[in-house]
Amino acid sequence: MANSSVKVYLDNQETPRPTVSTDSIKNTCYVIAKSSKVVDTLELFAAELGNHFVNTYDWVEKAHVTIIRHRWARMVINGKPHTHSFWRDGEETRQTDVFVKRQTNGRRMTEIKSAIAGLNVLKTTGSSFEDFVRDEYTTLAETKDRILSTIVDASWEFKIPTVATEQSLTILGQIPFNQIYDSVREVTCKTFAEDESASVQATLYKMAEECIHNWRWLERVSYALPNRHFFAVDLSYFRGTKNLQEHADVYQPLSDPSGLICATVARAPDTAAARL
Ligand SMILES: O=c1[nH]c(=O)c2[nH]c(=O)[nH]c2[nH]1
Repeated sequence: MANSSVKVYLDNQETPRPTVSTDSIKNTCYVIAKSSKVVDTLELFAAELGNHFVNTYDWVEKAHVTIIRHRWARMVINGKPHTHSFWRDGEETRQTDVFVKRQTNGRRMTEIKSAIAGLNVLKTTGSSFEDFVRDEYTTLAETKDRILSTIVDASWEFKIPTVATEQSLTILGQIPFNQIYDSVREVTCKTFAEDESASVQATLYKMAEECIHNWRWLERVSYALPNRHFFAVDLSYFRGTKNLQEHADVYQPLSDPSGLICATVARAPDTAAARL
């Protein structure tokens, strides 16, 4: 939470703007989680919390709520989904950062950025990397066929109009946040799997562009893709064993260093985003 005045901290005894303790903030999260109708949608629950804090404490100018969801998938036992047992099917998380800001004239501004973090993927073929700059600094060989692996961090930012405070949650309720999350994840995996990748950069652009194209609510989509290298081991020292290029069977995973390829694709100004 952000206050309008540093006096809150310097003069806590006399000021009419006391600190909201983190204890109250934590307890508020529990109480609102209990009554919330939207607790299954990270973005809406975060907006509900953020609006609560800005509504309740009139000296709070802005609330920033972060929610991270871990994966819990239902166990399949004897071929059937189990009624009450789950397992963590991957370290990937779904996240959201929601900023609720008090505006003048009883209006409210909401900024929402959602994300997938730590989605670990690998494909054994369908990836090349050629025609890059070759100069005195280059040691990397061109390749028509390689393993491609990365740990996807993807994020997407929503275009949300500033509205009257009392309309804020209703307006947000029109955005299909869960469907958009499912779709970004699906596009990311499908593009990764199906693209005949010319480079991480080229595949990244296809993913981001399709997400922007699919969802008019999205303003910007960003990816950060570390290049996890698996290089074929040169075994020629051992009786001339062939293990490079089309002969590769034995690969060495390289932990460090590796490139981190990042890009943000934004909607062109003249292509209509959401009109809520
Ligand atoms: O797709 C790639 N992009 C790069 O920029 C790069 N750099 C590198 O060493 N390998 C790769 N692969």
